[in-house]
Amino acid sequence: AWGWGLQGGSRLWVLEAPRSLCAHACAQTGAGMFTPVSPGRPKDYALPNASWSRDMLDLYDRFLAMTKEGLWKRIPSYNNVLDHIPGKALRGLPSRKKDTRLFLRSIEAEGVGFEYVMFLNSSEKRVVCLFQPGSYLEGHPGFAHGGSIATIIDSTIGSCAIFVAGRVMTANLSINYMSPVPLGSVVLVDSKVDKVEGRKVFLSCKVQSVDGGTLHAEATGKDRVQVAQGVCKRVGVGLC
Ligand SMILES: CCCCCCCCCCCCCC(=O)SCCNC(=O)CCNC(=O)[C@H](O)C(C)(C)COP(=O)(O)OP(=O)(O)OC[C@H]1O[C@@H](n2cnc3c(N)ncnc32)[C@H](O)[C@@H]1OP(=O)(O)O
Repeated sequence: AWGWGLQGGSRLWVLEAPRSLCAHACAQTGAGMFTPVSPGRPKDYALPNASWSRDMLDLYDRFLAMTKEGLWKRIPSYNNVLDHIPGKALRGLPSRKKDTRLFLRSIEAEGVGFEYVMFLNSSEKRVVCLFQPGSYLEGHPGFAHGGSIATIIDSTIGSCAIFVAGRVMTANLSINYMSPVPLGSVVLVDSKVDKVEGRKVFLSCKVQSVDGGTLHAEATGKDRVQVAQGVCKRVGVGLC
């Protein structure tokens, strides 16, 4: 079920999953689950892989269908923050070190760490993250560690703040945990910017089960826009 194919001119693409799952993804997205392996192109981890559950694939298809209407955009996800920032905006940022990785993408094996994909709705100042916690994120037996939930919340609201206000740092994150998240389940991490006051960005976030029946956590965040040379530096980020 595994194979290599040549697509799009000389680009060599790697089929990332059993053909059946890939057929599913190809049918839905056209882009399918191919990860471009041409040299220098980072791997986009925010694409379906063999570890994604039925719920995760169905939710992904639902949001991907909404991107066709133009309001939502899928945010690609690389294993280093700097790969999200187009060349011209990298000026003034620390140069990339070879051995660093984005914390959420620090486990290369599929399905055991943070399996997630984020979608941005600019007009609603909202980022929704589909998250499937893997077995290496365990806290209490069978449930995701509270720190992994804090991480996915922090990254979702951080991404939301970045798209709305530019480069930010999290100044304050307050989380109420209402119901533990079972490992392997799928939750929706739904964040939005509530207000911006000067360099302060105020956000809120809910972590809910796919059917909306369970509220797992609620959070508020305050991010701080980093000011570069006296001007908020907007960091353009690739979207697709
Ligand atoms: C988008 C696609 C890309 C995707 C990339 C992959 C995803 C990755 C996403 C990344 C996500 C990863 C995210 C991460 O992991 S970020 C990493 C975790 N965060 C940090 O390490 C931040 C550390 N703190 C700082 O750097 C500074 O303290 C900051 C920059 C936050 C503020 O220092 P600054 O010198 O700038 O400001 P100030 O001290 O003059 O204060 C100014 C105002 O702010 C108010 N204030 C300050 N602190 C707090 C507080 N704690 N609660 C409430 N209020 C606070 C303060 O009262 C004052 O208010 P006012 O008097 O003006 O009214």
